Amino acid sequence: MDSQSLVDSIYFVDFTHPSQQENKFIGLIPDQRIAIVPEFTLECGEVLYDVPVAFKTWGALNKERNNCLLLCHALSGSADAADWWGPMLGPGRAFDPTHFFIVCLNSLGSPYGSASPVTWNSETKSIYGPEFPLTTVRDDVALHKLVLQRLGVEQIAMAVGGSMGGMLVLEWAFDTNYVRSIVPISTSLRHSAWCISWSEAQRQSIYSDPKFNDGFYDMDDQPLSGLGAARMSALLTYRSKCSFERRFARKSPDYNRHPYPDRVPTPMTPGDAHWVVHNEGNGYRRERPSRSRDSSPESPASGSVKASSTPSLSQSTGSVSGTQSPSLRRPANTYFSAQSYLRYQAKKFVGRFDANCYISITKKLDTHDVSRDRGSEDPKEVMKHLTLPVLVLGIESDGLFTYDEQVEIASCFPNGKLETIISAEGHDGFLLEFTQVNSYIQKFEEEHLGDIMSQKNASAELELESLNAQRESVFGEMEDITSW
Ligand SMILES: CC(=O)SCCNC(=O)CCNC(=O)[C@H](O)C(C)(C)COP(=O)(O)OP(=O)(O)OC[C@H]1O[C@@H](n2cnc3c(N)ncnc32)[C@H](O)[C@@H]1OP(=O)(O)O
Ligand SMILES: N[C@@H](CCO)C(=O)O
Repeated sequence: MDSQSLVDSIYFVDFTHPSQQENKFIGLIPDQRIAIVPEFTLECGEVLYDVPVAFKTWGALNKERNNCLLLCHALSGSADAADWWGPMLGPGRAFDPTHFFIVCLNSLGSPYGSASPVTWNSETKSIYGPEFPLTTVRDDVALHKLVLQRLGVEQIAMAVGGSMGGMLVLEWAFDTNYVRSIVPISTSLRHSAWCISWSEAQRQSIYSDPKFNDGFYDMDDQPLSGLGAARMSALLTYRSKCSFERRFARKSPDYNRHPYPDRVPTPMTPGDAHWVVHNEGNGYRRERPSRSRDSSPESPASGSVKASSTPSLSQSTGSVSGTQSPSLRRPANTYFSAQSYLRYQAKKFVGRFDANCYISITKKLDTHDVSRDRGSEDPKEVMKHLTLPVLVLGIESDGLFTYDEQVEIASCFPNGKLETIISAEGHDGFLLEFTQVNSYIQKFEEEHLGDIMSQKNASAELELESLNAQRESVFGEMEDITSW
């Protein structure tokens, strides 16, 4: 099928489409549409059929069909940009639907609607699971372009995205006739050894969960411990030491909201008590295994300590007390606010993400390299003809996609400019420092997209009213950090 016929054959459905029949995450993203691309060949050579691509739009195309503002999401994001960049979306803001036709498309491998391990494979009559093929950032861009063309977009005025979204934005820049300007944020020209290593460590957490079963896990009994551990270490790379110190230091958590272990056996012996402290936080332990040396008339004969509703644990310090050993009466605290935060974040994440999808997307990130198969390993060489206006935003406290990498990105584009987001939060600063990101992008629009900014589509204001309505975020909101 030629390219135009393929574009013409794309049709639109909603979340009830058969591709989503086993996807329990699809309901998390409200009001999105799904484009079905009849056929798509991935870089790895695999041909996918009836490929779902989830997307959302705000505003309308102008008559020149050149006012598309493309938003590209990060690793665990979705097409619902209002959920993660909401404060920048609306009239008078950087992503203004009265000027732009704003589109956000979900990446392959994500659980939020586009083809992924949790979507249906009509050939095998089951979800893809671990048999979902490797997809790349370039696959996302090529597939998303088909959908944009089907939507009538003749030119992307500006493509904006952070982290993985920034990788898509950089790849879009190579489509010189289709893309007018880009804003890559906290991203890289190629996934660094550092980032690849973090991805590897996170995947190993998932692989080592016994429930993972090489990816053929029961969707109703998933490898949550492994996925949760992966998110914990990822989250640490998204923030900074300074942010954690300022927020948590050595504080204890609020026990009413985050009680010390929810399944605590009543310690019977010093050994039991030590075991409790040792295993606290271990997602697998339910009962104490049998240990013959602890079997005595005073301790449980089988060695198995059952959960109790009245644990002998200090609710104010999270430490064990009230056992036979005097040395355990005033032990040091072993339960900190920073831990409860990580555990809470892990729990929240496993409720909204899938382990195979996590592996799929992190492998996609690992493939990212703008120089791959472009005739030179030097990005400056392969990018020297990309003369479009480029605004790069970087965060000095970002330990994952470092500020130096942002300097390098800007230097590779003949018309690249670098601005700094001031934030102590680290990498996630691009999702948290709305005011700064908003104002840099607005300035860039005024400088480079004056023709579009001078047009106004008044009807888009009506559509936007719903955006201002109260809504619950899937991903959570940055909250008042002083309350912890
Ligand atoms: C798309 C992109 O390009 S990125 C995509 C956008 N990202 C996504 O879409 C998903 C990624 N999202 C995120 O990474 C995050 O949601 C961010 C960065 C946007 C914000 O992070 P959040 O987790 O919402 O904020 P924060 O770190 O402040 O955590 C707040 C939560 O931790 C809880 N918490 C805070 N301290 C503690 C503690 N000591 N113990 C337990 N829980 C705690 C709060 O109660 C709050 O809970 P809630 O989410 O149920 O309200
Ligand atoms: N916190 C973001 C950052 C990834 O770059 C996410 O989870 O998508």
